[in-house]
Amino acid sequence: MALVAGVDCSTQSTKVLICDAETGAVVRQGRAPHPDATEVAPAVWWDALRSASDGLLDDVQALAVGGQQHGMVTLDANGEVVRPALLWNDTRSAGAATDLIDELGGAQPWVDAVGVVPVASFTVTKLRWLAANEPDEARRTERVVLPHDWLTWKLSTNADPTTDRGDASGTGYWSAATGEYRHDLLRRAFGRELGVPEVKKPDAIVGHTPDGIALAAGTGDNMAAALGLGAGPGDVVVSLGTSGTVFAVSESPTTDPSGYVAGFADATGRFLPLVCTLNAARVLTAAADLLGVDLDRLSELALASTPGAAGLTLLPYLDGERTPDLPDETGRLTGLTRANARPENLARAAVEGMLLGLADGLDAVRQHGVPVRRALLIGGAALSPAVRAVASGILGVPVDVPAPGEYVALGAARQAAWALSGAAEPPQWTVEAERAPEATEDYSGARDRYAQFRTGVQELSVRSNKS
Ligand SMILES: Nc1ncnc2c1ncn2[C@@H]1O[C@H](COP(=O)(O)OP(=O)(O)O)[C@@H](O)[C@H]1O
Ligand SMILES: O=C(CO)[C@@H](O)[C@H](O)COP(=O)(O)O
Repeated sequence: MALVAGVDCSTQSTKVLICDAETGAVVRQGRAPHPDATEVAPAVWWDALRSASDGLLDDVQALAVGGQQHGMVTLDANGEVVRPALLWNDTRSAGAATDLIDELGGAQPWVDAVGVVPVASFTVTKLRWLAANEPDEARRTERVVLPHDWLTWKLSTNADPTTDRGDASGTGYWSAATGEYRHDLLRRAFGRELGVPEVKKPDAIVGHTPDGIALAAGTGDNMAAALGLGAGPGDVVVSLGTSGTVFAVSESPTTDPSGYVAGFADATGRFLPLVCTLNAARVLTAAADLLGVDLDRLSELALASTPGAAGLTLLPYLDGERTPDLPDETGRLTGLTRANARPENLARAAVEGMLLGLADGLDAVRQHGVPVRRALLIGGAALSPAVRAVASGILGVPVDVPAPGEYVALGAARQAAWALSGAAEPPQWTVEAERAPEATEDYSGARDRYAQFRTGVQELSVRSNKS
């Protein structure tokens, strides 16, 4: 049996799966935590990868890394890391995003050029922030790469880092539609040219470890999840990790000048329209902390409430928000009365608030021509019984919950198996899924209240930006 390894270097942890290359069956796995921070020294990921894969890589023939998207890893002339990586959920470059949009004459030129409208998450805005705020570090920077690029390089004997279409499409200086870097936009952001990794083909072997393990190109974590799930036409993935994401594999690139849907590339040569919120699973941990309970009890409490949380609505922007673009916002709770001020309603409002933002995301993806037959619910918070119970009602589509698993790492392993096989398509791996309860309850009132509350907050933000 040939073995392949898939790595997921996500926000909160590194996960490693060792799989049978033919069937995808998981034969062993490991995990190691990351610190809770929005800037992280890449060496921390390297240590986590070594710890999570300790003793697991014997007889492994190929490996790929799926990584959190957009993180800015800066390298000097010797390939040493210049400063800790700024992660996708670091909002300090929000002002740089606004400046870059204004300088190009609005959002449309950006989506035309690279398929995305800059927000603080994207690498291009982090480069502008670095150039403006840390001149010494900026001067030393010769190359910029992404988390999965850096780890793949560090694993290899290669002289230079490489990347893939999926992750490159989240930089803001590579176009999914044309398959080319926009060096002009990178120069605009940073003030001068920087080295960028070569974009390898989806099934490429890009190098080898010193032990001779073949390395596939790797990709961004959402692209890897799509590959791990084998997402096909009609499937929309809803991932509830640190971020909340809604995405689908598409045959054509997406351009959304509202910036709601990002026009990314996938890991197979296709495209991956994607909506991402900054606040998902951690909304539930924050609510559990507030109520002094664990996540299981939070779920029980939420299930003891009713659709609409008896009138309580949570806008869950606890870490600021990216979609909608409200980087300086905070969480806001409305509708609190003496009658509904109960732990179960607060728990329910947290679960619903997290999903209501993603229901908007699902509508946005649908409006861009993506057919929606079912949602596939993955990520840590998909383990919550309350989330599973209300998801279909809030999202308004049938929801399938794949067997609990690490689908980013599985997708990376599938890419490694594909590269190893030399075949035209990835190997056929089957994913078991269970249908979540069909919606019998009406969430239209909750959706309307949420939309009203969100619109009010967006209007307030526009007014305060003007004054
Ligand atoms: N049973 C559960 N209910 C709700 N949330 C959960 C549960 N189990 C894990 N989580 C949450 O899932 C998150 C981790 O999910 P994961 O998809 O691994 O995140 P990431 O990929 O961003 O690192 C954590 O915030 C954790 O609290
Ligand atoms: O920024 C995005 C997508 O555009 C995030 O989805 C990151 O890729 C981090 O993912 P998780 O750690 O939440 O899986």
